[in-house]
Amino acid sequence: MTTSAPTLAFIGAGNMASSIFGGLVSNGWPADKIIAAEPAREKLDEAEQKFGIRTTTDNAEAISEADFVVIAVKPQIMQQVLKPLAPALQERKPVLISVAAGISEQSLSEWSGGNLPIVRCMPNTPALMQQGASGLYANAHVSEEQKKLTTDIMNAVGISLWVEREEDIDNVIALSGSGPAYFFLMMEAMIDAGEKMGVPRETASQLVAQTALGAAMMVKETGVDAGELKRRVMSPKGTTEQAIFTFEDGGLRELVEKAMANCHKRAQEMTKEFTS
Ligand SMILES: NC(=O)C1=CN([C@@H]2O[C@H](COP(=O)(O)OP(=O)(O)OC[C@H]3O[C@@H](n4cnc5c(N)ncnc54)[C@H](OP(=O)(O)O)[C@@H]3O)[C@@H](O)[C@H]2O)C=CC1
Ligand SMILES: O=C(O)[C@@H]1CCC=N1
Repeated sequence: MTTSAPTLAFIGAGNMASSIFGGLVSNGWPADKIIAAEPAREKLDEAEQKFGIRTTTDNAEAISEADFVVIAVKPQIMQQVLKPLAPALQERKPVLISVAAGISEQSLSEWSGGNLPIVRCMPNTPALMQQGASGLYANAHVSEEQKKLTTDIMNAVGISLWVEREEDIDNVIALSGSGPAYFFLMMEAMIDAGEKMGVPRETASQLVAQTALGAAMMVKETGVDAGELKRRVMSPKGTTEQAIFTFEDGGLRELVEKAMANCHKRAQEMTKEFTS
């Protein structure tokens, strides 16, 4: 990214925000074009030291020079954080990118004073390693140029896909926003089981992480269906099929479907809960 990169302000410098700005800086986004704001000075000091970005405890100050404002606070406090920032947002008119689950474009628009270009973005934490996956939804005030720049920002930390319907953001949450946690759970369970078998935890962790990475790369790079790749590991009457039969008999598929449906349902409940 050149020095003509737009200025990005992050409101909230927690897990998700730091994954994005950390990933951007690691990928060459100029650190002086990123400013993060939040009340906790310690977190800001850490962000400054780790990534060299600018910081402030004053949210409105961060907005005063931003072309894009990424708002990354918990959904529960979005309204109380956003409403006092409406004057600064209306004066500057940046693109407001919300990464919050369960906060509708309508609420974001109302709380920020109306008529702003707003993008709902559903990223995930692997953005920190530039391996994130984001779903993006734009309201009618976002120009094509602003959409392109938003794509540039999110593509700097992984892949991004635009959706036409806002409700699809809830599907993206169930798939990829929350998705890293599903894989972390699986990896944690495998590491625990390996340790119980007597493998040192660090060794089990390295083997599992590399296996997950390799499997993901095969799905991504070969274009071969995941089911077929699975079949290729399952030698007839061999070892793998014993493990796969155990997962299938235990109802893993139904469990995954139920888990994702409950994740999606919670996103919809939150949208109702947090609408003023
Ligand atoms: N974590 C994830 O994997 C993903 C999260 N998201 C979304 O990202 C958002 C943030 O989640 P996450 O990063 O996990 O949560 P965190 O709690 O880690 O981050 C939120 C940050 O906001 C700060 N904050 C609190 N009050 C204010 C304020 N008044 N002004 C500015 N900042 C403030 C918090 O500080 P303090 O801790 O001091 O209160 C905290 O650092 C959520 O809306 C979530 O839905 C989306 C996709 C994935
Ligand atoms: O759990 C959550 O609500 C957030 C949104 C997606 C991932 N983490």
